[in-house]
Amino acid sequence: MVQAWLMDSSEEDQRAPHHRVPPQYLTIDDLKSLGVLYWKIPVQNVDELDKLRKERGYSYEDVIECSREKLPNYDEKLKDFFREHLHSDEEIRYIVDGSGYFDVRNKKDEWIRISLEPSDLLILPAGIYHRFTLDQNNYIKARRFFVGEPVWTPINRPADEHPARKEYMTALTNEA
Ligand SMILES: CSCCC(=O)C(=O)O
Ligand SMILES: [Fe+2]
Repeated sequence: MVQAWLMDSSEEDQRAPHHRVPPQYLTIDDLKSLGVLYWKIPVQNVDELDKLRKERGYSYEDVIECSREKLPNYDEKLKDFFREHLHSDEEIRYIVDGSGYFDVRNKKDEWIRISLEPSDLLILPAGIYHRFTLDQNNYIKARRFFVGEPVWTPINRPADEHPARKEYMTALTNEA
C-alpha cells in the first residue's frame, strides 16, 4: 500500500525516509485534497490501467528507468528531479519495478513524502510544487503517460506567476 508522511526538516541524505518523530502519516484522501491522485493497479490488471488511460486521454506512453546504466546523464537528471518544480501538465507515473519518493507541498508549504513501489499509479496535478528522489534501493522503473505530445520541462520554483500555478491555487481554494 502506498504510504505518505510529513517530512522532517533535515537536509541530510535525500534518499532516507525523513519521517518526523513520531511519524505522521497521511491518507489517500489527504493527498486527494491537494489534487494528487493515487491508484493501486496490480501489474497483471491490464484492463484497469487501459480504462484509466482512455478515461483520462493519455495518448502517449514511454518508460523511464533510473539507474546509472540506463538513464543518460544520470547524475544531472537526478539532481534536476530533486529540484523543487512544477509542470504545466499532469505528471503521471506507474511504477513497474523498484521504488522511490515523490515529495509534494501541502497547503502549509510543508513537504509530504509519497513512497511508491510496483503497481502504484500516481498523478500529480499541473501546478503543484514537487520533486522526485530515488530511495535507498537506488532503482526505479516507471511507465510515463501524457495527453498528446509529452512536455517534461520542469519549471523551477519560484513560479507563482505561472498560469498552471495560478490555476492550481484557485482549484485548491475552491476545494472544501
Ligand atoms: C519515477 S519516474 C522518475 C522521475 C521523473 O520522471 C520525474 O521526476 O519527472
Ligand atoms: Fe516533475
